[in-house]
Amino acid sequence: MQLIDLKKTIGNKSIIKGLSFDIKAGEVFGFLGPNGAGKTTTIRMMVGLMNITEGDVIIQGKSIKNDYKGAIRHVGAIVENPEMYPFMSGMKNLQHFARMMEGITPERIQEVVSLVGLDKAIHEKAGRYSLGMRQRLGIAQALLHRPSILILDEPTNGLDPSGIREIRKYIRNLAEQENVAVIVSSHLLSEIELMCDRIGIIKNGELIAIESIKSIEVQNDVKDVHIEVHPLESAKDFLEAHTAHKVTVHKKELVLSLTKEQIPKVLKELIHKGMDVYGVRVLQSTLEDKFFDLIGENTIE
Ligand SMILES: Nc1ncnc2c1ncn2[C@@H]1O[C@H](COP(=O)(O)OP(=O)(O)OP(=O)(O)O)[C@@H](O)[C@H]1O
Repeated sequence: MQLIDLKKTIGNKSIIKGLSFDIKAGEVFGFLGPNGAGKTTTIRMMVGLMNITEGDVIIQGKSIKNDYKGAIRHVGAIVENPEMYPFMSGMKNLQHFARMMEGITPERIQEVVSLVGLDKAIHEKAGRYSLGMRQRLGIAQALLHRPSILILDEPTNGLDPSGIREIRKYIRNLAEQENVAVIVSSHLLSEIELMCDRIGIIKNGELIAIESIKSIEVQNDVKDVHIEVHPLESAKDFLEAHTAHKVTVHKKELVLSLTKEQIPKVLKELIHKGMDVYGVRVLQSTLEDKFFDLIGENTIE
């Protein structure tokens, strides 16, 4: 799937300002941004629920604008809450949806049930399912026609931590087993970081970064190091004059961003210069910090 300079204007308000990125088979792509950033609008355009103002979405070589049918048959999506009949069992719900499509065999239904881990509960009424189970039934339904792309808008919304863990497990499974490209949107990094291979961060209708989780982890190797040293100001002046590190003072401690390898070097320099080092604290820099840095806010809710 490819987004090419996708834009949406409503009235005279530019909501999506030209998004371009690719999503590959077998990867889980996180579409992350604060509320109102434009995730749902983008997803609605991606699945043809909303007209595209400018640009295009290409799915398996087909344009959603010019060949809607050809493009959309490769897509499975849950954009709004999946529609379920609470008085029917999970299985009956799936059979019902399967009848509306062509060529879905009972074997395929069984296969999607196993893919989302609902084998045991599939003959119970859907109305008795937990929210997480309902989400998984929705995913099973979206997978029936073997889409190559699965789009899930806020799949972790409202789930408790164990529900999030389960969804994560099944989403990763199906990316790997079915080689599906999965797009999950979220406004909370912590809820999707463990299930995604890459994360695209959107703010005010613009893509401000695409990070592979590995590269975020590598950058995370730089940590804030707090050093309690005497005399403080001379230590700061000395480090600024003799090293390339930016040094600040916080609560009577020096604060530097250092990699693990740099920590003993800096300490040796200070001790060699005759400074007294009383303590060193290393603060973990989290993915969350990175996200805040990128979107330029301290709070995203
Ligand atoms: N029909 C509309 N008319 C005018 N503005 C709209 C319309 N639909 C959405 N918007 C605006 O577009 C922006 C993006 O909304 P969108 O729902 O896509 O954001 P989102 O990232 O999905 O946020 P959320 O997580 O809250 O759903 C918001 O500022 C919203 O107010």
